[in-house]
Amino acid sequence: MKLGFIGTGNMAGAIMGGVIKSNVFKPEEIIGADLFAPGREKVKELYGINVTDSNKEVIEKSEVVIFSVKPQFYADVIQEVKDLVRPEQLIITIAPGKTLAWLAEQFGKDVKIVRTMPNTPAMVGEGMTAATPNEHVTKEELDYACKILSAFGKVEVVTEHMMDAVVAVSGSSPAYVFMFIEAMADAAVAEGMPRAQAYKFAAQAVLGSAKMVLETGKHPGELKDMVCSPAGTTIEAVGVLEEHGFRSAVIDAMKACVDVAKGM
Ligand SMILES: NC(=O)C1=CN([C@@H]2O[C@H](COP(=O)(O)OP(=O)(O)OC[C@H]3O[C@@H](n4cnc5c(N)ncnc54)[C@H](O)[C@@H]3O)[C@@H](O)[C@H]2O)C=CC1
Ligand SMILES: O=C(O)[C@@H]1CCC=N1
Repeated sequence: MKLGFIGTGNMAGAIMGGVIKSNVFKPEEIIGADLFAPGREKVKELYGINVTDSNKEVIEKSEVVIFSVKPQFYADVIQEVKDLVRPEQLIITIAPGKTLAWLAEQFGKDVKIVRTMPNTPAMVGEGMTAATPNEHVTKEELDYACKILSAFGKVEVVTEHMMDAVVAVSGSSPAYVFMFIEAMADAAVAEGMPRAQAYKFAAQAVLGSAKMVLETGKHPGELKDMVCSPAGTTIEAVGVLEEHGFRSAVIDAMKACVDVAKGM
């Protein structure tokens, strides 16, 4: 087995979907363990991967293992499997706040670890993942980890101190973007647009705007100015957003996110 998951919940499912869709791994090369039987059965049915109730079996059978349980379960899971982790095996972590130093202490031996922070757009091949290796990971192994991670979106290797910012700006941010899309759709529905059509218009506007930032290289403020006609509709909307503290709401929300990540 090439790729193993401990925990087969939302983020693991998104990664499975991404790596299978991009043909980096075949379903039969993937194994996932979960305590919760319906969770295992769901990914087996959706992706055709192998499943088990044994975390130890995943460690024994996989080359690369993604630890995809909630941060509060990391210590127990590491305690359970650490003796079986092999020197050549690559461990990928995806939990906020779980530093390489903390992980090293938990394993209590030399283990190759790449700490990452992915996000759920991995499910559609548009993930954004940050990765930071520990001192036991070679350049070739980091390249291999990045190849896996880039199967479901973009990857950047960052220094570890950036990881808390990454949680706020890409790990958690899909949730804020979904709220923004939902709110815009609500307003369009209030004007009489059918709900499904409203989601399509709002989501495509977000997708197109994101692409403009990535592809034009222009400052987001300049792109905003291009939309705002003098005495037009948009500048009125921008004024109301500022009045309601749109920017500071986003900044404060992300500070709260970082604070929680640091405490994990
Ligand atoms: N959901 C997201 O958007 C993102 C999540 N993450 C991180 O990914 C990790 C997983 O998060 P989610 O997938 O959202 O959570 P989830 O709750 O959907 O999945 C976790 C799974 O682990 C299973 N589990 C719990 N204890 C276990 C154990 N001892 N052994 C085996 N399986 C066990 C649960 O039954 C559950 O299916 C977390 O550390 C989270 O912070 C990172 C980036 C984004
Ligand atoms: O909400 C959480 O804690 C996880 C980490 C990033 C996204 N979801």
